[in-house]
Amino acid sequence: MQQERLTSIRRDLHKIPELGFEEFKTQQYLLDYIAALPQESLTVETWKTGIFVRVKGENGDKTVGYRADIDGLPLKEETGFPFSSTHEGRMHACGHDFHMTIALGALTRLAADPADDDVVFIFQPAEEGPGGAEPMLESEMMEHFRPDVIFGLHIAPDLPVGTVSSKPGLLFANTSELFIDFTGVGGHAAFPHLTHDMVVTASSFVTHLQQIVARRVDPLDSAVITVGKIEAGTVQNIISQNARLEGTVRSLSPDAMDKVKMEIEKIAKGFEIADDCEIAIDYGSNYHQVFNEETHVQLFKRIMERTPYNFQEAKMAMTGEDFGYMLREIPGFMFWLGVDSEAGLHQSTLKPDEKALVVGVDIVEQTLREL
Ligand SMILES: CC(=O)N[C@@H](CCC[C@H](N)C(=O)O)C(=O)O
Repeated sequence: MQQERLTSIRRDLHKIPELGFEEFKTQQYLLDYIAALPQESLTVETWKTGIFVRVKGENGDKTVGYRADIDGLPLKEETGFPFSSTHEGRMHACGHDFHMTIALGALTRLAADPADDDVVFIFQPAEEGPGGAEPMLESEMMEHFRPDVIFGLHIAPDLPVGTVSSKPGLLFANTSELFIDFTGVGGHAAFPHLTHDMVVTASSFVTHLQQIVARRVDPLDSAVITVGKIEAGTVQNIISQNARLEGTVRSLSPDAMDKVKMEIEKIAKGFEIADDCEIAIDYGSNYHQVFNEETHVQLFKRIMERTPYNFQEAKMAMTGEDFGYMLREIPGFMFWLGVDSEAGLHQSTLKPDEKALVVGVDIVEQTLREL
């Protein structure tokens, strides 16, 4: 499929980013596109805002799966692209517009010329949260489309176009969302001694969180705690009785994740006593680590050797991916696809190079045919 056509699909999708389980326009776009393909070998079903597509193989005895995530992020785009997001405060800043376009490109080729094996494309909602992979996997619909082997990709801004990267074993971290609500006593800005100021408590709490990784987690293990959002107060001269922190915890081992959570709770107990307040902790969605199966990564490397593209050994990353749930049940792997962008993932100026679209389609098609 030609660069021009892929670019145009990517730009269409880039304009309409939607949050997890609200991907209605995106789903409709994908369905319309799929409906225009030759239908002889296709079976298409929806699941919530996601889609399953089977391409019947010529004579295969197994099903090979490819998963593309389809949601965007709550971020205001600042790329200056003429095809920027038309949805205020929403952006495809994690490359899911690329992931979907590459899936459509590979699907187009396979619909015209099916592989030996059956191939299933899974367009999965809500990767950024609250997590679509796990419920999709458990759905009744999955029973009709369940692949025997599965893979997925993620764009990599720090790799050049034409390079992919993966590794056997642990690729991405365990993750847990983190929501902390503080309730104290508000009041007049001039009489702080009569209040329990939750702006001060929450700010100090953020600083204490940093000590968990620095001083409580084994330095040979690894963890990250990031607070991405702080909310408190109503106006400049009222001491706030509420505050809320929103963040995420990442770890390379389940033990480190348990340790971090236990330490967060200990700190919260201390603050409740010291600052006379109530603290409620909610861990939101938790994602299972992405663990690549050795045999299939080796096979993928050999497939890559027969392409004009480069394979690089990857390092582990603290990114999270609910694709980890699929890999827990179905053998397979995930890889990074180079898109050469100065700005990184989750940045408002992310500009992946569209030349990577054809590369992605070539690699996904070939891997689907040969896995
Ligand atoms: C690839 C990627 O960027 N994934 C997200 C997954 C987010 C999981 C969840 N909402 C959390 O923040 O823990 C990531 O931020 O790594």
